[in-house]
Formats: sequence, structure tokens, C-alpha cells
Amino acid sequence: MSIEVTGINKKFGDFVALEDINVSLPTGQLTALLGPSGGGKSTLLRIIAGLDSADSGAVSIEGVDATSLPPQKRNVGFVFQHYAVFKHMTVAKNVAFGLEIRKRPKAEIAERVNELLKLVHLEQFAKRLPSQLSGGQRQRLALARALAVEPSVLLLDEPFGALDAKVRKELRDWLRRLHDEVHVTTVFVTHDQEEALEVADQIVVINQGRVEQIGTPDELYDEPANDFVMSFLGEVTSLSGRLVRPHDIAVSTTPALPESVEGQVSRLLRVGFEVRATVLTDEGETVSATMTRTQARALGLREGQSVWLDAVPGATTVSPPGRRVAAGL
Ligand SMILES: Nc1ncnc2c1ncn2[C@@H]1O[C@H](COP(=O)(O)OP(=O)(O)OP(=O)(O)O)[C@@H](O)[C@H]1O
Repeated sequence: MSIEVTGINKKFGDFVALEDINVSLPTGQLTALLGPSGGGKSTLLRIIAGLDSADSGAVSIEGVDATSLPPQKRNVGFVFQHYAVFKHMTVAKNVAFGLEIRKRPKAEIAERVNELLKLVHLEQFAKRLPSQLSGGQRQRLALARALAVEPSVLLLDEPFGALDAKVRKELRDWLRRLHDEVHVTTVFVTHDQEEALEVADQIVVINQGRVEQIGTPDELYDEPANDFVMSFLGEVTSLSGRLVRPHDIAVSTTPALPESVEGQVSRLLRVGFEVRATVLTDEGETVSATMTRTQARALGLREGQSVWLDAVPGATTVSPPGRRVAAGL
């Protein structure tokens, strides 16, 4: 394991920001710290970086106890959302900076800067100033700068947070490709579940200072440990008191099973290729079910119509609060 976080606790005054955090971050993997705002993700990242200290617990990086090491001795590179690159230095100089203060030979620096600028697709902008770059290009510059000194760990705090949705998506794909090329152990903070599901090898879900679940994107989506994880990682609705995903609800115009739940379609909404039906059940629940347009047409669905609902076989269901029940019916 590249990073071992053991028994970390952190308070700000009386406020518990992190409570007994135990996480292993595998070497060479891309791990997302995912959770709602204020949950403690940035605090954990700052403690790993050495920018903040825990009240108790330990951090080890590549087998070395880093708990009381200053940030510059941890061999980590970091990029924060509003990362200040040096405004008066060219793009190339910014990337070279860390190597120059380490007094590396000039030829080696020139070669490494070229290599990194190619990697982040900024080679044609080497002589520009950061102010002459777009937001996305500046973030790529920040990443190149962090990678220049060959850190064993790269820590990114909402690296694309301030950018618009399209650029964010491009950079996210790019980060995944970059990681596949360089394989540096990377931890990034995000509150965006889609970003985490798309990019990460492993996701640590953090909420109210605690780890809710650790797993691959598929594990978290298909086998959420509790109602929080299930709701945070995708849409949910409630059928007979159990949480289920709207696309896992089968709608029929006759009862499919003895336990099918009867209700009336109260609303039909078409969004692109998808149809979202809202059904008010005889049990008094308002249930969302999504289906394709073709399925909705085949059923001849209209508002006011009686329908029967079931969770499809194999659907993940969770009974709130907390406990996960068996998949399917
Ligand atoms: N220096 C500080 N002093 C007091 N409270 C703090 C300090 N830093 C963070 N906190 C509190 O600790 C909690 C966790 O903050 P943190 O920034 O780690 O959350 P986060 O999950 O990264 O949230 P976000 O996604 O909004 O950045 C928040 O409630 C925050 O207000």
C-alpha cells in the first residue's frame, strides 16, 4: 500500500471534522475521496499532504511513517482548486521551477520540461505566461508542475472544480489517460459522484467526518453499504419502504407478481431518450420509475392510468436507515 491512514481523528474546536479514519490507498491507483460538502475530504487530504496535522492517528507514505514529517519531506505533489502558478514566469519556467531549486543539471531540466509539457499537451505554449492560458490549460500546467519533481504521490483537491462543465469533462478524461501513462499514486477530492465513478479505480465515500464505504465504482454502485452511499451514488426512489434505483423499477399494466404494488401514473415526463413516470401507489408512496421511450410506448402509458410496480430481479435495494437487504425480491 502506498498510503496508509490509521486511526486519524481531527477536531476544530468542538467540531469533529474526522473520526477514526482508516484508509489504505494502493500504489499506482487513482483514488477519489468523494462526499458532500463539509464532510471532511479536504481535511483528510491536507493531513496526508502534511499541510494540517491530526489530533491522533498516523499517516505512512511508501512504508515511511510520515505523521510528523513536514510537507516537503513527504515526496507528495499537490494541486488545489485555485492553485497559484507563478504569474510572472512562462509556462516552461513554472514547470522547471521545482527542478531548478533542487539544482538539477540544466540539460536534464530542459528535457524533463519538454517531456512534461508534451504529456499535458502544452508544448506549443511553453513561452506563454499563465495569464495567456485558458482555465483548463492552467490546471494542466499546475499538474505538470506538480509532476516535475517526480512525487511518489499526487494529491488533487477539486482540481477541476472552478471550470465549466465541458472543460471539466475533458480534463477528467485527460486525467484518467495521464494516470494510465504515468501510474503515479493519485488521490483526488471531489463532491461530484459522476466524476468519481468515471475516473477513479477506488472510491472512499466520506460523510460527516466518517468513512461510509471504500470500494471500486462498481462495488459502490451495485452493493452500497447503506442508504447514504446508495443515495449519493445515483438516483433513488422508495418502493414499499425500500430504496431502489428508478431504472430498476418495472412498470406493468397488469399485476406481474402477487406482491406487485398498484398505483396511478400521476406524471409522465420525457427527457431525451428517457421517460420518467411518477406513480402514486395505493401504499401512499410517490415512486419514480424510468424507462426508454420504446418501453413507455409499448405499455401505452398515460397520466391517470393504473399500473403495477416491482423491483426488477437482481435490483439493489437498501432499507433505510442503514441496513442493506438482499438484492432482488
Ligand atoms: N481551519 C478550520 N477551522 C475550523 N473548521 C474547519 C477548518 N477547516 C475545515 N473546517 C470544518 O471542517 C469540516 C470539514 O471541512 P472540509 O473542508 O474537510 O470538508 P470537505 O468535505 O472538503 O468539503 P468541501 O467539498 O466543501 O470542500 C467543515 O465543516 C469545515 O467547516
